[in-house]
Amino acid sequence: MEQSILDRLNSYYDLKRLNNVELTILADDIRKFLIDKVSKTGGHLASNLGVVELTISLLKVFNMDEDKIIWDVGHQSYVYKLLTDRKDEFDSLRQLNGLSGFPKCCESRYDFFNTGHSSTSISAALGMARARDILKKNNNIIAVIGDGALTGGMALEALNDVGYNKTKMIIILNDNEMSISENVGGLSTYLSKLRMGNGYNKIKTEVNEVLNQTNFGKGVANSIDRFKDSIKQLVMPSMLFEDMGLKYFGPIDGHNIKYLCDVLFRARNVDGPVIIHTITQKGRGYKYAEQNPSKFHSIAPINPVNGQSLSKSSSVTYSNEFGKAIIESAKKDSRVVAITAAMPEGTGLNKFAIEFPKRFFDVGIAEQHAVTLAAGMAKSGLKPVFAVYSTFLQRAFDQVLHDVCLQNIPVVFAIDRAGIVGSDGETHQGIFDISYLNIMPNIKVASPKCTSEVGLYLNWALKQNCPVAIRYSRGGDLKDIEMIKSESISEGNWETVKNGQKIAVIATGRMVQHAVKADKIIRERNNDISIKIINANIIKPLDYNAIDNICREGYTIITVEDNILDGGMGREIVSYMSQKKYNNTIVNLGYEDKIIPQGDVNSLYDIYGLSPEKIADMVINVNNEGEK
Ligand SMILES: Cc1ncc(C[n+]2csc(CCOP(=O)(O)OP(=O)(O)O)c2C)c(N)n1
Ligand SMILES: CC(=O)[C@@H](O)[C@H](O)COP(=O)(O)O
Ligand SMILES: [Mg+2]
Repeated sequence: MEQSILDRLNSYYDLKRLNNVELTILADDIRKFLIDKVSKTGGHLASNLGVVELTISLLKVFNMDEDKIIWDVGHQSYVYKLLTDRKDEFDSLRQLNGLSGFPKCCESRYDFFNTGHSSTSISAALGMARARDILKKNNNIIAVIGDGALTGGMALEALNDVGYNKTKMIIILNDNEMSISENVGGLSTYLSKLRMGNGYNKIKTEVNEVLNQTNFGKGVANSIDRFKDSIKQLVMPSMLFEDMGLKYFGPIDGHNIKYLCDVLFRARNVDGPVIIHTITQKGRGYKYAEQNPSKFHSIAPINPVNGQSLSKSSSVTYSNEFGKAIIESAKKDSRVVAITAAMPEGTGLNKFAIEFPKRFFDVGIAEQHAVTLAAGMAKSGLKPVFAVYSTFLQRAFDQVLHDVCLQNIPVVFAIDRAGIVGSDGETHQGIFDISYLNIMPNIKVASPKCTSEVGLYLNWALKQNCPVAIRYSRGGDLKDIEMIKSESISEGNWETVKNGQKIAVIATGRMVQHAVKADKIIRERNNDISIKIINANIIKPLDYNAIDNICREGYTIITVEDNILDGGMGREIVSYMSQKKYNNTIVNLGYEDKIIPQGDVNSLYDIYGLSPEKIADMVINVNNEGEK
């Protein structure tokens, strides 16, 4: 069988030798490759299908041995990885020890900055451009940022800087009119207006092409270019980017390799900051992703023939339960409002958005703003719930501290994806929130042990007169154990899930399920150890009476949390025990001060000692030690 052009590319340099026709065929090959591979591994399919021609053009025009491309978020870097010598690693995409789904400097010399969280590319690229100038180098620095990522405050802060200081760099604004869901905000409306000016630019490119065929024509084309700014001012709604000090090229058809290469060549010669506004289609070339780009933003393995998910995981997830619970709360109390920072689907708020459109606020990728917005709302009588992934709330550390906790304002944080999340890897693991919230005044932190308790916790949180964080895991419950839903929660009332002797396991959130399963495993191993299992339903403040009782009764304690150990629940308990001079043996299970990589969640739990099997091993070891 004849090899495709993609098969024939042995290194990144081979692409340079292809002509425009071959590059267009290559784009088709790449789409087939992506659909084939990502349907097996899962991953960010739609965004990558949209940047195929853009990535090819960038690699054709720029020299990756000197120039640098910074991909914002980095979820759209698969094509780049494929064309920069990582084709053979795609079977391991997002798996343990496999190819990362995001740029990783340790993975390739062609990756220049690690990303995962949004809106960092312009700042990082600007830093590199300034270093280049000070160190008297001469390379090109390019940031590629999506229309969604441009809604993030950092991106706007960086634009403000780059335009004013006129640093030479190129920003590609990849506008597909989508964040994960539909893009929102005034800036996105502005981009739509620019898109509507597309006719003007298309005509202009075509006129230029004709004029450039003769010497006389070239002169005329140059004059037209000189008047470009004034013509644009007349035709365009307003030139926000140019007024900020950046040269604006666009809107450009982001699927036309020839146009893209032309404009990239021109941008390379501009001595100052340039923004190239490309229009692309998210999901391009795969019918199901084109029809539903949100659904194909980040997928579990699918059948590529019909686009259906192959995942067998249950639809009863913490996120969905939260989504149902907040609708119920909102029905009962008209002051309840919901906020998301561009994650309505992932956080389970999409149905709320339909049912209560006036009480739903998608602020774009703007976690900091979301927190302070919530503070303002709560100050004026509303009951705001900000649903946010644990890892993204890190962005708003100071807003949580300064604008909410110090002022003791009753904002509810529904912290989704708390604990390890799996294949997104180190940038997305939600393993810091207990620690960073533990140090903040006034806030209460709680964690439902199973999906059916989410509503109970939300109701409780909405009744508190202080900030409250409810943290819960990605996905749902363990399959082969039964959890009995608590009827109530209150401060200082840890739940005894199971009575036992000698060893008390204090677990929080989904780790309670791991403890229950560990107990089952211990019994299956014919062991006569019977552990006591405590559900630390509220982690901040701790239930000090419960700890006193456990210590006085002489238990050895094992704490289990899906969080780093430093600053976590276990270390807080150790600190309390030391104050009270209890000398019971205590073992803390959680994550050491190490980076937790990508991989499937169960393998990661096992590696880091939090799987039910590893908890069972620990219990048996601790018991054996105690009997020596
Ligand atoms: C700080 C932060 N908040 C939220 C996210 C989740 N997130 C990842 S990609 C994305 C949408 C990005 O949209 P855009 O930049 O337009 O890229 P596209 O997917 O359209 O290619 C969001 C909200 C994130 N990665 N980082
Ligand atoms: C790149 C990014 O930040 C998101 O797309 C994230 O990968 C979504 O994660 P979930 O699949 O857990 O919603
Ligand atoms: Mg987009």
